[in-house]
Order: sequence, then structure tokens, then C-alpha cells
Amino acid sequence: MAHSQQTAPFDYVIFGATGDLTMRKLLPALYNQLRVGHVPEEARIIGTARSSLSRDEYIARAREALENFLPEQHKNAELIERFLKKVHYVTLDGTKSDHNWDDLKAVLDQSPADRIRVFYYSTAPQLFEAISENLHRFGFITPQSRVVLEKPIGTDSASAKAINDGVSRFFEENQIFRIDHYLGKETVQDIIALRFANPIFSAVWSAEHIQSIQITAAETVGVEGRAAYYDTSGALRDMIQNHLLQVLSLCAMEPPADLEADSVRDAKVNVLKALRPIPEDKVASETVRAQYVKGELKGKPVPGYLEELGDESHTETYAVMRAYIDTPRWKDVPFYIRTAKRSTKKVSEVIVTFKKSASSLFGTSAASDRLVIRLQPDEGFGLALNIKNPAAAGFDLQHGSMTGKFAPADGSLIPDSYERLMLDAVRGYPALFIRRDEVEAAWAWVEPTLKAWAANKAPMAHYAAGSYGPEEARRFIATTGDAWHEDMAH
Ligand SMILES: NC(=O)C1=CN([C@@H]2O[C@H](COP(=O)(O)OP(=O)(O)OC[C@H]3O[C@@H](n4cnc5c(N)ncnc54)[C@H](OP(=O)(O)O)[C@@H]3O)[C@@H](O)[C@H]2O)C=CC1
Ligand SMILES: O=C1O[C@H](COP(=O)(O)O)[C@@H](O)[C@H](O)[C@H]1O
Repeated sequence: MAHSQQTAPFDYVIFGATGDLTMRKLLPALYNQLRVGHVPEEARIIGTARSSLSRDEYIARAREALENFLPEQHKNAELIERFLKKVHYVTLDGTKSDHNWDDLKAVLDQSPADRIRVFYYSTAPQLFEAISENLHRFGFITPQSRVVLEKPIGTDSASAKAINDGVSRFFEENQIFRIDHYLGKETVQDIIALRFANPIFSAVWSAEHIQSIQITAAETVGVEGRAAYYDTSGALRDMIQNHLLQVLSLCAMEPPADLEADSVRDAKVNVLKALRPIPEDKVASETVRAQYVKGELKGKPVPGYLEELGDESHTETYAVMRAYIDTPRWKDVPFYIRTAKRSTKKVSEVIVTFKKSASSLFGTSAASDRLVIRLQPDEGFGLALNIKNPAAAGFDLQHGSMTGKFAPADGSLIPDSYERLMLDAVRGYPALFIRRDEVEAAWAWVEPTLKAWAANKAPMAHYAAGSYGPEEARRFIATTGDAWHEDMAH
């Protein structure tokens, strides 16, 4: 899966180049890839948005973004200037056929006609089809072109299909790169390494030995400046339908034939298709949804979701789903998928709880072995095992831990997920992007829950900002004999 060499020359055309994502993630990612030598000298970045800006004005914004969002140790004044020389800007409404497409053509025509072009849609998904149609109308889509689609791909199955159909009118599936930035996290790819490169795990990775798997992505932030988007989305659409179901499919997939894109994506989609449906009348018992109310974080008072929003809302900021995968490997093993805004701490992790030893040697004192895969922060893994308690007079057991870091061997920082993904699109390497059938299978599974929640068929719980979540979630997981990681004895 490693593709760490320099790419061929490319023109990266970003729609939505004045937006938050471009400034916070995309420009810093491309700079960092230049810094490590993966971006060739001829490469160019062409920002477009409706805002009327000169190239110099846009470059000034880009410089400020790099200043604000690059880690200190990556800032290098000379390199930043070299990067900014690559940056161009075209004022353009991507949805209007009578806008400044000639200006974009003038910039693109400065490169050879067979130059790799990546069109990155960092805009609302409702614009994707119209932008694609204009790119086609003006002859910009060459055989060497790819398009990157930002999330969300729809808000349900029907809208996802409409977006996919709209873009597919102008791009072949092998030109379409649907971003899920969790797949670009090096630590998420470590799930594949841990599972398949270590016989001590591959040998026990099934219902025979595993009691349950928890997948959590908790954040301390609320909805920040994104309330308008978030309130129409909610935690399930924002995190579970995409990122966490991708993590689940990596945890649960059968060994792929190789690490080629379609082998891995075939293995993942088979998991998504094998998810046991949760019919609307089971949603109340198989899911928990909740909204945060006012609380405290790091000693400071934090307002509740409704106060932040300034309005009434039935949008969940916390969601849990219990998933079963109907394959022999995962027979009756619960997967708990959980996400939260305004949680106690930011953590994304996978907790694999193994079944207790069948040996009668230790009575009831043996606890479950547990593998913790810490996706972020403090990226690494821990294995909690039964060892003898040296202080006990008899043969009592206690948990001892083995830990390791996912840090690069050379001591450098783990690259941000967008770095890897943006250049994989240039390379035409789609393994870490989501195929259309994956998006649609994920929507199909979550849809009955979305419908049941919209129809109020499951109660809305509440939790204090700065807490781990609602009491209802504790009771929920206990019904299948488990406890949340933070509540387990360590
Ligand atoms: N921000 C984030 O952390 C994340 C964002 N995303 C997704 O990325 C996309 C962009 O998000 P974000 O940057 O936050 O959004 P912003 O609202 O900050 O930016 C939207 C961008 O789109 C441009 N735009 C709007 N209409 C048009 C148009 N008709 N033609 C050309 N450009 C247009 C805007 O510029 P102008 O008004 O000048 O045209 C602006 O540059 C969204 O789909 C979002 O869901 C996904 C994950 C995380
Ligand atoms: O896609 C999204 O992800 C972020 C969380 O990403 P992470 O890499 O910090 O875990 C989340 O805050 C945002 O609401 C969501 O749209």
C-alpha cells in the first residue's frame, strides 16, 4: 500500500478554495508533501471560488493559512515561498456555464495537454453535478483527469445515488475518488497491519475468541462554525455512516487477496452488505441517540447544543449503534459503534475484547484480554493480558499491559490524512477512497435508524457537555454483557 515516491507533474484544481477545509487541511497537506519531496517542481495548485480575488490576494490568504495551520516544526519560510509560487486563483462560479471558464482554461493551457488534472470538489455536494457538467462542457476532463469528492455523499440512499449518478455522467468510476479522511489516517491503515501481519492476532480474529468490538470517535469540540451543516446532519450521518463504518469494515473484513484497491474494497463492501439490518421497530433497543446539555470542559462552563444553536433541534450529537455481521466469522459478536461531540476527551479507538480463558485453573479471577488500537491521539496500541498479581498470597491475576506506538521510525510526525489522500488521487491509486457500492451499502444500513429517529421512535437522551455520554448508553451496552472502555477496570 505504500506509495511514497514523488508523483508525476499535476495541476490540482480546487473548487471551494476560499473555504475552511482548503485553508485548514488541503493547502497545508500539499505544502507538507512538497516538504517531504513528493510534489514535483512543475506541479500547480489552482484555487477557484466565487469570491473575486486577484492571484496575489489569494496567495496572501494561503500564506496566512499555512502560518495558522502548519505545525511549527514544518514551517520553513523559503519552502513556503516556493509552495506559494505554485498557487494560482481563478474567480469562478463552478455551477454557471456563462462564468469565467476561459480564465480557468488560460491557466490550464499553460501545462501540457496530458498533464494529470485533479479536480477537488471542496464545496457542498449539491454543486458536484453542475461543476462536472461545466468541466465536461468546456473540455477540461481529459483521460488523465480525476475528481475528488468531499463528504457528505448525500444525506440518505436516494441523495447519495443522485450525487453518484450526477458525477458519473461525466467521469468514469475509476476517475472518481470519494474522500473518507479516516482511511487516510496512517493508524486506521494499521488495523490492516495488526490483523494480517501478526499471526497472534489473525489466529484469534473471530467469534471463537472475540467477545465484542467497540469503535469510538469522541471529540471535545461542539459544532463550532458548522452548525448550519451539522444540525441537518447529526452524529450518525456525520461520523457513523462514513468514517466509523469504514473502520468497522477494516476490523471485520475477510483477508483480501492482496492490497490492491479493489481487493480491499471488495472485502470491505462484503462486510457492509453482511450487516444485520436494524428494522425500524428494533431501533429503540439497538441504538442510543443523545444531545449534550450544558456542562463543563477543562474547568470551564460549556453551553448545551440548543444554546449554541440558538434554536430548537432534534439533532443528535451522540450516537451509538450495535451492529452484527451475519458471517460465520462474526456470528453473534456485537460491534458497538459510538461517536460524540463535547465528550470528556478527544479519542478515536478500537477496543477488541477477547473471550475469557476457558481454563478452570484461576477460578473467576481471569479477566478478558483486551487489544486497544488507539487511532488518535497518542497513536499506538495496548494489549491488556492476565498476569499473576505478585502482591497476592494466592494465585490471583491482574491485568498487565504491553504497549507500542504507531510513530514513524525516523521520529517525524505522523502525516495528516489529507496528505496521503491528496497525492494518492494524483497517483490514481484508489485503495483509500470509497467505492460507490460502499457508500450505498453504508447508507442502506443506517437508513432505517435515521427514519426511526426522525419519526421519534427512539427516545432522545441527554448528557452533560464534558461527560462520556448519557447513562442510557451504559445501560444499553450492559444488555449484551459489555461495558464501555472507560468504565472497564484497567
Ligand atoms: N471544514 C471541514 O472540516 C470539513 C468539510 N467537509 C466538506 O467539505 C466541503 C467544504 O467544506 P468547508 O470548506 O467547510 O465549507 P465552506 O463553506 O467553508 O467553503 C465552501 C467553499 O465553496 C465555495 N463555493 C460555494 N459555492 C460555490 C460555487 N457555486 N462555485 C465555486 N465555489 C463555490 C466557497 O467560496 P465562495 O463563497 O467564494 O464561492 C468556499 O470556498 C463541504 O462539502 C463539507 O461538508 C468535510 C469534512 C470536514
Ligand atoms: O468528518 C468529520 O470529522 C471530524 C472529526 O475528524 P477527526 O479526524 O478529528 O477525528 C468531525 O469533527 C466532523 O464533524 C466531521 O464532519
